[in-house]
Order: sequence, then structure tokens, then C-alpha cells
Amino acid sequence: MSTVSGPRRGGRVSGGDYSAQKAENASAPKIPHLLRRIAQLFEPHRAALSLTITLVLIGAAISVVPPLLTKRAFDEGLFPPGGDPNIPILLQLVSIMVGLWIASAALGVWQTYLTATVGNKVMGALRVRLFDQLQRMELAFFTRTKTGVIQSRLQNDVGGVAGVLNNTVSSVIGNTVTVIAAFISMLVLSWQLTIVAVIVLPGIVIAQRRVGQVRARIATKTQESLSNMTAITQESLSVSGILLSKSFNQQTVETERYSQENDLQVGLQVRQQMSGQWFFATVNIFLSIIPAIVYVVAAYLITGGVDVTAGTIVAFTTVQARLMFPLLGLMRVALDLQTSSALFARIFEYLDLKPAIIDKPDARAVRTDALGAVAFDNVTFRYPDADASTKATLQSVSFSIEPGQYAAFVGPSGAGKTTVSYLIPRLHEASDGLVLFAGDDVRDLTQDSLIQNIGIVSQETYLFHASIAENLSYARPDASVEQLEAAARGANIHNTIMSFPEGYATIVGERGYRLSGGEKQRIAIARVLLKDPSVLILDEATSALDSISERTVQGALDTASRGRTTIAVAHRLSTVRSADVIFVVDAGEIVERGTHSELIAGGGVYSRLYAEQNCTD
Ligand SMILES: Nc1ncnc2c1ncn2[C@@H]1O[C@H](COP(=O)(O)OP(=O)(O)OP(=O)(O)O)[C@@H](O)[C@H]1O
Repeated sequence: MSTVSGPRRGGRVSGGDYSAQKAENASAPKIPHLLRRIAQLFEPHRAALSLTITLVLIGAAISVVPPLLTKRAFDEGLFPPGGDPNIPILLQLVSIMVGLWIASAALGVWQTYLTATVGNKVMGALRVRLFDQLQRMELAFFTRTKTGVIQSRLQNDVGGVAGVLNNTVSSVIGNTVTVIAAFISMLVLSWQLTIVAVIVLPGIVIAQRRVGQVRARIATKTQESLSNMTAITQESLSVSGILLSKSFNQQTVETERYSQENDLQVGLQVRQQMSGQWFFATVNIFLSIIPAIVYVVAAYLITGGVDVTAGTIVAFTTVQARLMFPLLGLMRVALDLQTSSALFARIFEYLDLKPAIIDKPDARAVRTDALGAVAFDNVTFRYPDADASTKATLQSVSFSIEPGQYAAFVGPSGAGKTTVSYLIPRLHEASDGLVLFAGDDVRDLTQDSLIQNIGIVSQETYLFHASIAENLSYARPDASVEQLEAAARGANIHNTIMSFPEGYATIVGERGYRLSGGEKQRIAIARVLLKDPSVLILDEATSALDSISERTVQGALDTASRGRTTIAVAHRLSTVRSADVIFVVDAGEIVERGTHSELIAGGGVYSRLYAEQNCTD
């Protein structure tokens, strides 16, 4: 599936060793039918493109006329056979020329507007498609890929093809037409001189392809380096990153890490810009000396009795000079296309990713008659990127939770409790066995309706950099102020919010860093209360709090769990004593189950853990 790899979340690369980052640095992905796929991006804009092509054709046709008028201006206006200059004819020809140039400039502006609109719309649509595709990817994709690397594809790669999307169509058509028209005019003027003018072209085309290949390779490396830079920025300039680097006094190291990648980037940018320079300089020299060669050849032709007038030579060299720019333009476009094919390949690679967890074609909504029932039947689960030789994270796990029950999962760290809770909303897919929600296999349900019925308060509370009100209404965008406040009251946070000078309009800061841990958790609980799901998953929601905050949050959790199935993942056994059922997970298996008093009486793992935590009955 994805060729993208990277360390697991939390598995940050260690000092000076960026090998894990470089794992992203595979060569440009091979995408079949790349050009056709790029062309397909323009399909929705066929009408605008047709108009652009028409404008380009008209513009190109217009641009061929003035040089031909030049010949007449010379031969009939300035130097008519055997007489003084013919001013009226000259003025007439000059005014036609001026009119044509004005028309051509106006067409140019119109055409630029059209191509810029189409190009930017195509780019915008590509960005949204990519974003949407990423939204649909399973959780495991994000745990194994650096956020910065993902961001870079969206921003740097899509942004990098903007020039090509904006200019290619008009440039290719406009320049091709001008080149062909100029070529025909040259042939009409003198076929002998035309041969002289185009003799070097095949060599130039071959050289250009070579340069393009080199550039594409450099472009791939440049984008990979940009992606690493974005990853470093994202990692070290986030609130968590800066806290980490400050607390370990690693700012200098971070700057050095950034600076190393930056040096690489600067070098690559220079190489990319320089890679075509010698080529274009050489082409320029060739094209510039052609008029001089034409004069010499014309002299020989005249001497040999061929009819070549002064007007023909002037017109010919004018046309030839005008051929130079479109020709160079075409070469640049070809080069840019080759260069950006590396970027397009990276974009299409992400667009072609297949989400591992998708709805079946006949997936149905969650049934309402058994809402709240959750069960595992012989579930085995191994993380997709886990070593196949190691033991599965969950092995033959079976349990059944009735609607409205409070079920707690306890056990040592790393036992697999959180993993159990992730399989219920299908954040991961069971490798074997059945996960049942309201009596149905979760794989037979639409993800929309499944998630609709589940609320999650996770270990790490995530809040957007927005106001408290906006963070709350994320769960229900149409919620009224009264509903927001009711939820906040339920979560014991209303009074705290009202004590802030800006109340519900208080901006919580990046990831909610301006709030205390307990406040953040209570906001997360209020958010889930607004969602009002039939099943609530609480993952260690009180683990990081002191006893007073814990009591407040616990009160909020009790309100939240009332009237719905609650699945609580807990470390602190004191919080789960009143649970209807407790499952003790150890090394991926459920080793004990029952109520608190049953488990204490059983004298097994639970009673031992309970004793270790110095809890008293
Ligand atoms: N994305 C992942 N890829 C591979 N292994 C993972 C991944 N996430 C978790 N694990 C591993 O799966 C095992 C179970 O993790 P899980 O988070 O379910 O444990 P837990 O019981 O909730 O632990 P804790 O109480 O410490 O939160 C651990 O060994 C962990 O290292």
C-alpha cells in the first residue's frame, strides 16, 4: 500500500540520526499514465480551456502578420522599386501593425485571466481531494507517518505544481502555434534560409530531454528535503515540541538539525535552478547567431542567382527572431513538465492510497433496538506495522457488555486496554474474530453511524486553537447556547468557564495549552455530552489529575456515563469500584472478569493490583 514510512508516533529520531526521516526519501514513485492523469485534472474546465485555446490561436495568428507587413513596409513603403518612400502605404501598414499589437495584448490579458483561473481551480481541487483522501485514511496511517511529511505533500507538492498548472496549456498551444506559423512564414519567404535556421533543432530537443531528466531527479530530492523540513518545523515548533526542547535544553540541537536540512535544501534549489542554465545559454547563442549565418548564406544565394530581396532577408530574420522566444518557451514548458512530473507522482501516490478501513457496499446503519450493546467474540489484533514474529497485541478476547452497563478495563501498562477501546469505533480493524456493536459486526455497519453512536474521551485531550464555545460545538454544530451551557454544567466546567474574563469566547490556545489538564478534560467531557452517544469510551480520563481535580472530573464522568453504556479504561482501580463489570487485561488477554467484590474475593491479578495501589475497601 503506502510506500511512506516513518517512525511510530513518539518514536522521534535520536540525536543526529535522521535515518528514519530518510526512509521517506525513496525515489519518485512510479505512477502509470501520469500525463493522462494530469490532463484529466483539467476535464471539468473544458469550456474555459476551449476559450483559452481559441484566444491563443487568434493571438498567435495575429502575431504572425506584423513581420509579413514588415516585408511590405520595406519593399513597398520604404524602398518601392525605383522611387521615393511611399508614405501613405507606409502609414497604412504601420497603423495595421499597431492595431494588431493592441489587439494581441488585450487577448493576452484575457487569456492569462482564464489560465490563472483554471490553473488555480485545478490546484485547489487537487488540494481538497488530497485532504479528503487523508481524512479517510485509517488511524494506523497517521501513527506511522510524520504529520509534517503529510502536510508537505499537501502544501509543498501541490503548491509546487502551480506554475505548470497555470502556464502549460496556454504556453504549449500558444508557442506551438507561433512556432508553426513562424516556420510556415519562413518557408514562404525562403526555404533555403529555413533549412539553415532549423538545422540545429533536433540536437537541441535531445539535449533538452536529458536536462529534464536530471531536473526531475533533483526535484524529487528537493521535495523530499522540503518534506523533512516541514516535519522538523512541525515537530519542534509545536507546543509539545518546544516544551520538550526547552526542558532538555536542546534548542541549539534543534536549530542545528533544521539548519542541516536547510543547507541541503538551499543546495538542491541552486542545483535545480542551475540545471537548465547552460542548456538555455547554449540554445540562446545558437538562435542568436542564426541571423548572422542567414546574412552570409543569403549573400551566397544572391551570388548564385537566387532571388532574395533585402525585404525577404529583413522579414526572414524578424520572423526567425520571433521564433526564438516561443521555441525557448516550449522548451521551458517541456522542462517544467518533466520537473513537476516528480511532484505530480508524489501527489498521485497519496491520492492512490487505499484506506484500510472502508464501508462495505451494503453497509447499514446501527440498529436502534440493541443500542448500547458491545461485544468482542474471539478477537485477535496485531498492529499493522508490528513485527509479525511478536505476540499479537490482543489474543482471543471475548466479552459482552449490556446496554447501560459501566464496564471497566484494567491491567498493567501496555496490556492492550486502549487497543480494545480503539477496535470498537473501528479506529483499527480486528485481525480475527468479531467486534459487535448493537448486535452487528462493526464491519457491516457504516462508519458514519457507528461513530455517531460512540463518544470518546481519550488519554490526550485534543482541543482546537479556537474559543471554548467553538471547541464544544464541534460535537454538535447546531447546538444552542443553552445546550452548550447545559453540557458544560454537566461536566462541572460551566462555573470555571464563566470565571474567565471572556467566558465561552476564551481562546484555548494551541491544543488547549492555556487550560489546566483538568479543565481540558472537563471540556472534552462536555463536548462528548453534547454529542450524547449511546456508548461512551473513557480512556484514563482522570490519570493525570490531583485528587481534587480528579473528584471534579470524576463527577463530570459520572454525569456523562449516566444512561449510556460506558467503557472505561483505567489505571487507578479506585475509580472503577462501582463498575458493573471489570475486565482485567494482561498481555493482550482477559485474565479475570467480574465485579469489584467478586474480583477481590477471587484473590487474583486484580486483588494484587488493588493491594499494590494501596486502595482500601
Ligand atoms: N500504533 C501502534 N503500533 C504498534 N504497536 C502499538 C501501537 N500502539 C500501541 N502499540 C502496542 O500495543 C500494546 C498495547 O498498547 P495499549 O495502548 O493498548 O496498552 P494499554 O493497556 O492501554 O497501556 P497503558 O495503560 O499504558 O495506556 C503496547 O505494547 C503498545 O506498545
